[in-house]
Amino acid sequence: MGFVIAVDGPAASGKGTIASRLAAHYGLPMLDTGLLYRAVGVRLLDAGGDLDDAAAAEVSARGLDLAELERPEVRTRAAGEAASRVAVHPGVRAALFDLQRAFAGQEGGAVLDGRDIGTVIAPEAPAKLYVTASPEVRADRRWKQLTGQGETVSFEEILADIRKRDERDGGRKDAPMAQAEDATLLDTSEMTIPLAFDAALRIVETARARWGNPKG
Ligand SMILES: Nc1ncnc2c1ncn2[C@@H]1O[C@H](COP(=O)(O)OP(=O)(O)O)[C@@H](O)[C@H]1O
Ligand SMILES: Nc1ccn([C@@H]2O[C@H](COP(=O)(O)OP(=O)(O)O)[C@@H](O)[C@H]2O)c(=O)n1
Repeated sequence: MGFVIAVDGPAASGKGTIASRLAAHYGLPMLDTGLLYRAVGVRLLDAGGDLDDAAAAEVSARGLDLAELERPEVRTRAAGEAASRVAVHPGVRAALFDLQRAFAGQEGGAVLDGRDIGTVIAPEAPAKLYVTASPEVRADRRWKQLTGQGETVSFEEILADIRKRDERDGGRKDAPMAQAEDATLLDTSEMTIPLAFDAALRIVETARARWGNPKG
């Protein structure tokens, strides 16, 4: 495996921001795996399907066209909720596995962000970060992001969403959200974006030195 950076963590912790800055810094391709689950959820809702119907959700995942990741609908509050509901179905996760594995297996390396990158998709990744922040800080960031996109929603509603999503993502049987044993925890609650990126870069540089010199 090339130099793969796995960035996992709960909703609105800032993992996508860190992952895309790391990708730019190292010149690596990046995959936001949350968008895959979001697009599967949106597709299923568009087709009038039920998010709890495992078979229908798997059909939606198998028919996914990557162009659908570009749709603005996948970035909404409703899409985040739909994503976490379809993500509990093992058939959905299986349908999205090969694509994520292939992305991680690119010769030159890659950056992937999600919930199970360090544990399931790329357990052998040489650099792993688990990015977190308090539920209140995450809710504040998500609230600003969604209202900035024109959604009308209260801070309290977003905080409730975040808590429910943490519970569902961490509690599911298949590939629950979890910090890999060899991942470094990065709590960004009190960090600005540049500070969080600097801290992430230091962690990744340490991992890269070890990767480049395994016996050293
Ligand atoms: N350290 C930070 N301080 C303040 N805002 C942040 C920080 N990190 C990310 N954000 C903002 O919070 C929102 C969610 O960040 P994002 O990286 O998309 O989170 P995730 O990928 O974990 O859901 C975005 O609007 C982003 O600009
Ligand atoms: N690797 C991944 C990525 C996302 N997901 C699911 O997809 C949902 C949306 O992921 P996301 O990363 O876009 O969510 P945010 O952190 O941006 O809110 C999560 O709540 C998870 O349920 C997953 O199960 N596995």
